[in-house]
Amino acid sequence: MLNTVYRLVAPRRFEVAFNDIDLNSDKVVVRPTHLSICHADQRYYQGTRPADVMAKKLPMALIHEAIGDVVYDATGEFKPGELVVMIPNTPVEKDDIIAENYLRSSKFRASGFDGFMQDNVALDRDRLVRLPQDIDRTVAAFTEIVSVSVHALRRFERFTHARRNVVGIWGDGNLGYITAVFFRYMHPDTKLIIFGTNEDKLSSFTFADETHLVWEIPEGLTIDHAIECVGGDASQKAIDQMIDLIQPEGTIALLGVSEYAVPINTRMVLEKGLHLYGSSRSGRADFEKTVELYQEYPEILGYLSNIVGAQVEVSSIADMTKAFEMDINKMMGKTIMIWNK
Ligand SMILES: NC(=O)C1=CN([C@@H]2O[C@H](COP(=O)(O)OP(=O)(O)OC[C@H]3O[C@@H](n4cnc5c(N)ncnc54)[C@H](OP(=O)(O)O)[C@@H]3O)[C@@H](O)[C@H]2O)C=CC1
Ligand SMILES: O=C(CO)[C@H](O)[C@H](O)COP(=O)(O)O
Ligand SMILES: [Zn+2]
Repeated sequence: MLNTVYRLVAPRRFEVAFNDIDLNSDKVVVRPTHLSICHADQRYYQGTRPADVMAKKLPMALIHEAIGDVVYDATGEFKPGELVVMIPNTPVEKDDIIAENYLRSSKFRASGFDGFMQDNVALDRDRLVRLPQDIDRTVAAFTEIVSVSVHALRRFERFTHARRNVVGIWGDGNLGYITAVFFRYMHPDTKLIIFGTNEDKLSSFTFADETHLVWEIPEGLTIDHAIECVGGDASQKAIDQMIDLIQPEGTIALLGVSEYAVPINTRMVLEKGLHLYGSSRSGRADFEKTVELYQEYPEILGYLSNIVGAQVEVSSIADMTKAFEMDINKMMGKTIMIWNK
């Protein structure tokens, strides 16, 4: 089956390419319907990654957050028309200790190989998780970033000590918001404080106990554990502040991606006996848990709908460019491409 792929070939330039999908293989063919743009896509689209990385990765189809309808499964396990979320992480080995998203051998769509900007996507069957057929597709489109938060919170359960009276989340953007929503449901009794840089954005965290601008922290405020959802050049300031406000023996989860190494106040990490852990991407178990939580707490979908941003109908390369440009200029929210391909 001839398939069309829309690859980024240079910053801000998409081009059409073709590949062949073998219908006799064990793969399931999915037609994407709703795609959502991540910061990582923007770093490639705008060419803000180092030149050697760009040269190594491009040309490549972007987007690792997407849902779609099954169009073909030779085995009949998936029926045509079933709604699924596609898992971008693609492991090639199993390990008893190391999760699939941390195996150095795993490939990740729109980072190591083609993402979901295609007319059809052929995936291994374990890379699909069924979604409720009637789910709001504009929300379900960004299930992947939601599963990243769920993954991080599962690690939080593993790595934090039992005193979880006060937890701080740094970052008033999309990842901070999603992580905070799920944290609220998973830890209803913990005091949840959001630290950000914009009052308008902070006002959307209605379910948090407190929100603070990072330059207006009340005297004496402390936290037991911290989660960083900032990334980029601001990471250093955020991590510094976390180290200042955290109680000894607390944990700091690092989720924000930075292009360059971030200096960290290791003297205070040592003196306070802190635990810093990274949390990146997600695997099948996290997607399954996310869909389970959507069903257990349907109100979560309502909270997530607050960050649905621009919805762009896409049927041409010009529309793709329009969606990415609109995404750059947004204040907050996920830009959704409605994939009319
Ligand atoms: N670990 C993983 O697997 C994943 C990581 N990410 C990464 O997470 C990061 C955040 O993503 P996303 O939420 O989409 O991005 P956003 O830009 O929406 O969010 C970051 C937010 O942090 C705010 N901010 C800036 N400085 C500080 C500070 N010192 N303290 C607290 N908040 C601050 C920003 O404000 P302002 O805009 O005003 O600067 C912005 O609102 C990115 O680096 C992204 O690549 C994303 C998905 C998955
Ligand atoms: O967004 C992400 C997961 O949802 C990660 O930040 C992304 O996978 C990082 O990829 P890259 O190394 O290509 O920047
Ligand atoms: Zn992402």
